[in-house]
Amino acid sequence: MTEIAFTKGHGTGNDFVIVADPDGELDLRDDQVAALCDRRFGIGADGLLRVVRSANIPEGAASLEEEPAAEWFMDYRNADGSKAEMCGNGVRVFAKYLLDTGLAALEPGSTLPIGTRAGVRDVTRSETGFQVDLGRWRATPGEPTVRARGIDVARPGLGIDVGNPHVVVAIASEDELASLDLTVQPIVEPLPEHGANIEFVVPQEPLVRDGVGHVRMRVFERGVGETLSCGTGVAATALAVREWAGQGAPSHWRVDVPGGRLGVRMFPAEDGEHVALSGPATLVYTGTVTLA
Ligand SMILES: N[C@H](CCC[C@H](N)C(=O)O)C(=O)O
Repeated sequence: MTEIAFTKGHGTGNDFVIVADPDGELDLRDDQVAALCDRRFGIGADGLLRVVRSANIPEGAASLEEEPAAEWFMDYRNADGSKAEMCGNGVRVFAKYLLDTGLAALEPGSTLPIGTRAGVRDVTRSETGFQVDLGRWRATPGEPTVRARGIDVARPGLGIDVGNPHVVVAIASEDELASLDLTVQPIVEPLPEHGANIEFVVPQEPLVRDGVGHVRMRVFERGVGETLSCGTGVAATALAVREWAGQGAPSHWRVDVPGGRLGVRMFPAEDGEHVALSGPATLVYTGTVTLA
Protein backbone atom coordinates (compact mmCIF):
# COMPACT_ATOMS: atom_id res chain seq x y z
CA MET A 1 0.00 0.00 0.00
CA THR A 2 1.47 3.38 -0.99
CA GLU A 3 0.24 6.71 0.29
CA ILE A 4 0.32 9.42 -2.35
CA ALA A 5 -0.48 13.14 -2.32
CA PHE A 6 -2.99 14.46 -4.84
CA THR A 7 -4.69 17.68 -5.86
CA LYS A 8 -8.25 17.87 -7.17
CA GLY A 9 -8.93 20.30 -9.99
CA HIS A 10 -11.43 21.02 -12.75
CA GLY A 11 -12.05 22.99 -15.92
CA THR A 12 -15.78 23.88 -16.32
CA GLY A 13 -16.69 20.88 -14.19
CA ASN A 14 -14.51 18.34 -16.04
CA ASP A 15 -12.64 17.16 -13.00
CA PHE A 16 -9.29 15.50 -12.46
CA VAL A 17 -7.12 13.90 -9.81
CA ILE A 18 -3.67 15.46 -10.21
CA VAL A 19 -0.71 13.36 -9.03
CA ALA A 20 2.81 14.79 -8.98
CA ASP A 21 5.34 12.20 -10.10
CA PRO A 22 8.26 14.30 -11.43
CA ASP A 23 10.69 11.36 -11.50
CA GLY A 24 8.23 9.04 -13.25
CA GLU A 25 8.28 6.42 -10.48
CA LEU A 26 4.51 5.74 -10.33
CA ASP A 27 3.36 3.09 -12.80
CA LEU A 28 -0.38 3.37 -12.21
CA ARG A 29 -2.39 0.34 -13.34
CA ASP A 30 -5.75 0.91 -15.02
CA ASP A 31 -7.57 -0.53 -11.97
CA GLN A 32 -5.70 1.87 -9.65
CA VAL A 33 -6.66 4.88 -11.78
CA ALA A 34 -10.27 3.65 -11.93
CA ALA A 35 -10.30 3.24 -8.12
CA LEU A 36 -9.00 6.81 -7.61
CA CYS A 37 -11.59 8.19 -10.07
CA ASP A 38 -14.49 6.22 -8.56
CA ARG A 39 -17.06 8.72 -7.21
CA ARG A 40 -18.21 6.42 -4.41
CA PHE A 41 -15.21 4.42 -3.32
CA GLY A 42 -12.44 6.79 -4.35
CA ILE A 43 -11.69 10.49 -4.74
CA GLY A 44 -13.96 10.78 -7.79
CA ALA A 45 -13.01 12.36 -11.13
CA ASP A 46 -13.45 12.16 -14.90
CA GLY A 47 -9.74 11.49 -15.27
CA LEU A 48 -6.25 11.59 -13.77
CA LEU A 49 -3.33 13.86 -14.68
CA ARG A 50 0.11 12.50 -13.74
CA VAL A 51 2.70 15.32 -13.64
CA VAL A 52 6.01 13.92 -14.93
CA ARG A 53 9.20 15.49 -16.26
CA SER A 54 9.38 14.64 -19.98
CA ALA A 55 12.87 13.22 -19.42
CA ASN A 56 11.49 10.59 -17.06
CA ILE A 57 9.02 8.76 -19.29
CA PRO A 58 9.40 7.34 -22.80
CA GLU A 59 6.21 9.05 -24.01
CA GLY A 60 7.69 12.40 -23.14
CA ALA A 61 11.00 12.09 -24.96
CA ALA A 62 9.73 13.81 -28.13
CA SER A 63 8.60 16.78 -26.03
CA LEU A 64 12.26 17.58 -25.36
CA GLU A 65 13.12 17.71 -29.07
CA GLU A 66 10.64 20.48 -29.76
CA GLU A 67 11.58 24.14 -29.70
CA PRO A 68 10.96 25.25 -26.97
CA ALA A 69 11.14 21.92 -25.17
CA ALA A 70 8.29 20.89 -22.90
CA GLU A 71 9.91 20.13 -19.54
CA TRP A 72 6.64 18.69 -18.18
CA PHE A 73 4.48 15.91 -19.63
CA MET A 74 0.77 15.43 -18.92
CA ASP A 75 0.09 11.70 -18.59
CA TYR A 76 -3.71 11.80 -19.04
CA ARG A 77 -5.86 8.82 -18.05
CA ASN A 78 -9.63 8.43 -18.37
CA ALA A 79 -11.77 7.41 -15.40
CA ASP A 80 -11.71 3.80 -16.58
CA GLY A 81 -7.91 3.90 -16.51
CA SER A 82 -7.47 4.05 -20.29
CA LYS A 83 -4.86 6.37 -21.74
CA ALA A 84 -5.92 9.16 -24.09
CA GLU A 85 -3.83 11.32 -26.36
CA MET A 86 -5.07 14.69 -25.21
CA CYS A 87 -7.36 16.53 -22.80
CA GLY A 88 -8.16 20.18 -23.46
CA ASN A 89 -9.63 20.99 -20.05
CA GLY A 90 -6.92 18.86 -18.49
CA VAL A 91 -4.06 20.84 -20.06
CA ARG A 92 -5.39 24.09 -18.58
CA VAL A 93 -5.74 22.50 -15.13
CA PHE A 94 -2.25 20.95 -15.55
CA ALA A 95 -0.81 24.40 -16.35
CA LYS A 96 -2.58 25.91 -13.34
CA TYR A 97 -1.09 23.19 -11.13
CA LEU A 98 2.46 23.77 -12.46
CA LEU A 99 2.17 27.53 -11.88
CA ASP A 100 0.52 27.34 -8.45
CA THR A 101 3.08 24.85 -7.16
CA GLY A 102 6.01 26.82 -8.59
CA LEU A 103 7.07 23.97 -10.89
CA ALA A 104 6.83 26.36 -13.85
CA ALA A 105 6.40 30.04 -14.58
CA LEU A 106 4.34 31.79 -17.27
CA GLU A 107 5.01 35.51 -17.67
CA PRO A 108 2.22 37.51 -19.35
CA GLY A 109 2.67 37.32 -23.11
CA SER A 110 4.79 34.16 -22.98
CA THR A 111 3.98 30.50 -23.67
CA LEU A 112 4.21 27.36 -21.53
CA PRO A 113 4.77 24.22 -23.66
CA ILE A 114 3.26 21.02 -22.22
CA GLY A 115 4.00 17.55 -23.52
CA THR A 116 1.08 15.21 -24.28
CA ARG A 117 0.68 11.96 -26.21
CA ALA A 118 -0.71 14.09 -29.06
CA GLY A 119 2.44 16.24 -29.07
CA VAL A 120 3.51 19.47 -27.37
CA ARG A 121 0.67 21.87 -26.71
CA ASP A 122 1.31 25.59 -26.08
CA VAL A 123 -0.52 27.25 -23.19
CA THR A 124 -0.88 31.01 -22.80
CA ARG A 125 -2.84 33.12 -20.36
CA SER A 126 -6.32 34.25 -21.50
CA GLU A 127 -9.05 36.53 -20.12
CA THR A 128 -10.95 33.55 -18.73
CA GLY A 129 -7.88 31.64 -17.52
CA PHE A 130 -5.77 29.88 -20.10
CA GLN A 131 -5.72 29.25 -23.84
CA VAL A 132 -4.31 26.02 -25.26
CA ASP A 133 -3.42 25.66 -28.94
CA LEU A 134 -4.79 22.18 -29.73
CA GLY A 135 -2.80 22.18 -32.97
CA ARG A 136 -3.87 21.27 -36.49
CA TRP A 137 -7.29 19.62 -36.62
CA ARG A 138 -8.51 17.20 -39.24
CA ALA A 139 -11.80 15.73 -40.37
CA THR A 140 -11.64 11.92 -40.19
CA PRO A 141 -12.90 9.86 -43.15
CA GLY A 142 -16.18 7.97 -43.10
CA GLU A 143 -19.75 9.03 -42.43
CA PRO A 144 -20.53 7.66 -38.99
CA THR A 145 -24.09 7.63 -37.72
CA VAL A 146 -25.01 7.74 -34.04
CA ARG A 147 -27.95 6.36 -32.11
CA ALA A 148 -28.58 7.42 -28.53
CA ARG A 149 -31.37 6.86 -26.04
CA GLY A 150 -33.80 9.73 -26.64
CA ILE A 151 -33.30 10.10 -30.36
CA ASP A 152 -35.25 7.53 -32.29
CA VAL A 153 -33.23 7.36 -35.50
CA ALA A 154 -29.55 7.25 -36.31
CA ARG A 155 -28.25 10.75 -36.91
CA PRO A 156 -25.30 11.70 -39.12
CA GLY A 157 -22.07 12.54 -37.35
CA LEU A 158 -18.85 14.26 -38.40
CA GLY A 159 -15.56 12.65 -37.37
CA ILE A 160 -13.04 15.24 -36.13
CA ASP A 161 -9.57 14.64 -34.70
CA VAL A 162 -8.03 17.29 -32.44
CA GLY A 163 -5.32 14.98 -31.15
CA ASN A 164 -7.99 12.60 -29.90
CA PRO A 165 -11.00 11.24 -31.80
CA HIS A 166 -14.49 12.78 -31.77
CA VAL A 167 -17.78 12.24 -33.57
CA VAL A 168 -20.06 15.30 -33.51
CA VAL A 169 -23.77 14.57 -33.99
CA ALA A 170 -26.40 16.97 -35.32
CA ILE A 171 -29.45 17.07 -33.04
CA ALA A 172 -32.83 18.40 -34.15
CA SER A 173 -33.68 20.76 -31.26
CA GLU A 174 -32.70 22.03 -27.82
CA ASP A 175 -35.54 19.93 -26.36
CA GLU A 176 -34.15 16.82 -28.00
CA LEU A 177 -30.66 17.72 -26.74
CA ALA A 178 -32.02 18.08 -23.21
CA SER A 179 -33.97 14.83 -23.43
CA LEU A 180 -30.99 12.68 -24.42
CA ASP A 181 -30.33 9.89 -21.93
CA LEU A 182 -26.53 9.70 -21.87
CA THR A 183 -26.40 7.25 -19.00
CA VAL A 184 -26.23 4.66 -21.79
CA GLN A 185 -23.35 4.58 -24.28
CA PRO A 186 -24.46 5.94 -27.68
CA ILE A 187 -23.92 3.61 -30.63
CA VAL A 188 -21.59 4.85 -33.37
CA GLU A 189 -21.59 2.98 -36.68
CA PRO A 190 -18.98 2.34 -37.92
CA LEU A 191 -17.13 2.73 -34.60
CA PRO A 192 -13.69 4.27 -35.18
CA GLU A 193 -10.80 1.89 -34.46
CA HIS A 194 -9.82 3.55 -31.17
CA GLY A 195 -13.34 4.60 -30.18
CA ALA A 196 -14.46 8.21 -30.01
CA ASN A 197 -15.78 10.93 -27.76
CA ILE A 198 -19.33 11.74 -28.93
CA GLU A 199 -20.72 15.28 -28.91
CA PHE A 200 -24.34 16.32 -29.47
CA VAL A 201 -25.19 19.81 -30.78
CA VAL A 202 -28.08 21.66 -32.45
CA PRO A 203 -26.21 22.92 -35.53
CA GLN A 204 -29.04 24.86 -37.12
CA GLU A 205 -29.29 27.11 -34.09
CA PRO A 206 -25.86 28.72 -33.81
CA LEU A 207 -26.39 32.24 -32.71
CA VAL A 208 -23.88 34.53 -34.42
CA ARG A 209 -23.45 37.89 -32.70
CA ASP A 210 -20.59 40.32 -33.36
CA GLY A 211 -18.88 37.67 -35.44
CA VAL A 212 -18.92 35.08 -32.64
CA GLY A 213 -20.87 31.84 -32.99
CA HIS A 214 -22.63 30.44 -29.94
CA VAL A 215 -23.84 26.88 -29.42
CA ARG A 216 -24.68 24.55 -26.54
CA MET A 217 -23.65 20.89 -26.45
CA ARG A 218 -23.51 17.68 -24.40
CA VAL A 219 -20.85 14.99 -24.55
CA PHE A 220 -20.38 11.29 -23.88
CA GLU A 221 -16.66 10.81 -23.35
CA ARG A 222 -14.64 7.76 -24.37
CA GLY A 223 -13.53 5.96 -21.23
CA VAL A 224 -15.68 8.11 -18.93
CA GLY A 225 -19.36 8.60 -19.86
CA GLU A 226 -21.27 11.89 -19.87
CA THR A 227 -19.16 14.71 -18.43
CA LEU A 228 -20.08 18.31 -17.63
CA SER A 229 -17.50 19.45 -20.15
CA CYS A 230 -14.92 18.19 -22.62
CA GLY A 231 -12.44 20.73 -23.94
CA THR A 232 -11.35 18.84 -27.03
CA GLY A 233 -15.02 17.97 -27.58
CA VAL A 234 -15.96 21.64 -27.46
CA ALA A 235 -13.32 22.39 -30.08
CA ALA A 236 -14.52 19.49 -32.27
CA THR A 237 -18.12 20.71 -31.92
CA ALA A 238 -17.30 24.28 -32.98
CA LEU A 239 -15.35 22.91 -35.96
CA ALA A 240 -18.28 20.67 -36.98
CA VAL A 241 -20.89 23.43 -36.65
CA ARG A 242 -18.70 25.76 -38.68
CA GLU A 243 -18.38 23.06 -41.38
CA TRP A 244 -22.14 22.55 -41.42
CA ALA A 245 -22.78 26.32 -41.47
CA GLY A 246 -20.68 26.65 -44.62
CA GLN A 247 -19.16 29.77 -46.17
CA GLY A 248 -18.94 32.84 -43.96
CA ALA A 249 -19.29 30.96 -40.66
CA PRO A 250 -17.28 32.55 -37.83
CA SER A 251 -13.89 31.34 -36.62
CA HIS A 252 -14.57 32.43 -33.04
CA TRP A 253 -17.07 30.45 -30.95
CA ARG A 254 -18.49 30.39 -27.46
CA VAL A 255 -19.65 26.92 -26.49
CA ASP A 256 -21.90 26.30 -23.48
CA VAL A 257 -21.54 22.95 -21.75
CA PRO A 258 -23.41 21.83 -18.61
CA GLY A 259 -20.34 22.85 -16.56
CA GLY A 260 -19.84 26.34 -17.98
CA ARG A 261 -18.63 28.18 -21.08
CA LEU A 262 -15.50 27.74 -23.21
CA GLY A 263 -14.05 29.74 -26.10
CA VAL A 264 -12.84 28.30 -29.41
CA ARG A 265 -10.82 30.06 -32.11
CA MET A 266 -9.68 28.68 -35.44
CA PHE A 267 -6.63 30.32 -37.01
CA PRO A 268 -4.18 29.69 -39.86
CA ALA A 269 -0.73 28.32 -38.97
CA GLU A 270 2.24 27.13 -41.00
CA ASP A 271 1.17 23.47 -40.92
CA GLY A 272 -2.53 24.13 -41.54
CA GLU A 273 -5.49 25.51 -39.61
CA HIS A 274 -5.17 25.25 -35.82
CA VAL A 275 -7.90 25.32 -33.23
CA ALA A 276 -7.40 26.92 -29.81
CA LEU A 277 -9.47 26.41 -26.67
CA SER A 278 -9.76 28.93 -23.84
CA GLY A 279 -11.36 28.78 -20.44
CA PRO A 280 -10.91 28.60 -16.67
CA ALA A 281 -8.88 26.18 -14.56
CA THR A 282 -9.51 25.67 -10.85
CA LEU A 283 -7.69 23.76 -8.13
CA VAL A 284 -10.14 22.74 -5.42
CA TYR A 285 -8.29 20.88 -2.64
CA THR A 286 -5.29 18.69 -1.84
CA GLY A 287 -5.10 15.48 0.11
CA THR A 288 -3.42 12.13 0.48
CA VAL A 289 -4.80 8.77 -0.56
CA THR A 290 -3.70 5.17 -0.13
CA LEU A 291 -3.05 3.44 -3.43
CA ALA A 292 -4.43 -0.11 -3.42
N1 LIG B 1 -12.18 15.83 -21.08
C1 LIG B 1 -11.10 15.94 -22.02
C2 LIG B 1 -11.18 14.95 -23.14
C3 LIG B 1 -10.80 13.66 -22.68
C4 LIG B 1 -10.89 12.79 -23.84
C5 LIG B 1 -10.85 11.36 -23.43
N2 LIG B 1 -12.12 10.96 -22.87
C6 LIG B 1 -10.49 10.52 -24.62
O1 LIG B 1 -10.56 9.31 -24.48
O2 LIG B 1 -10.12 11.10 -25.66
C7 LIG B 1 -10.98 17.32 -22.62
O3 LIG B 1 -11.29 18.27 -21.92
O4 LIG B 1 -10.56 17.43 -23.78
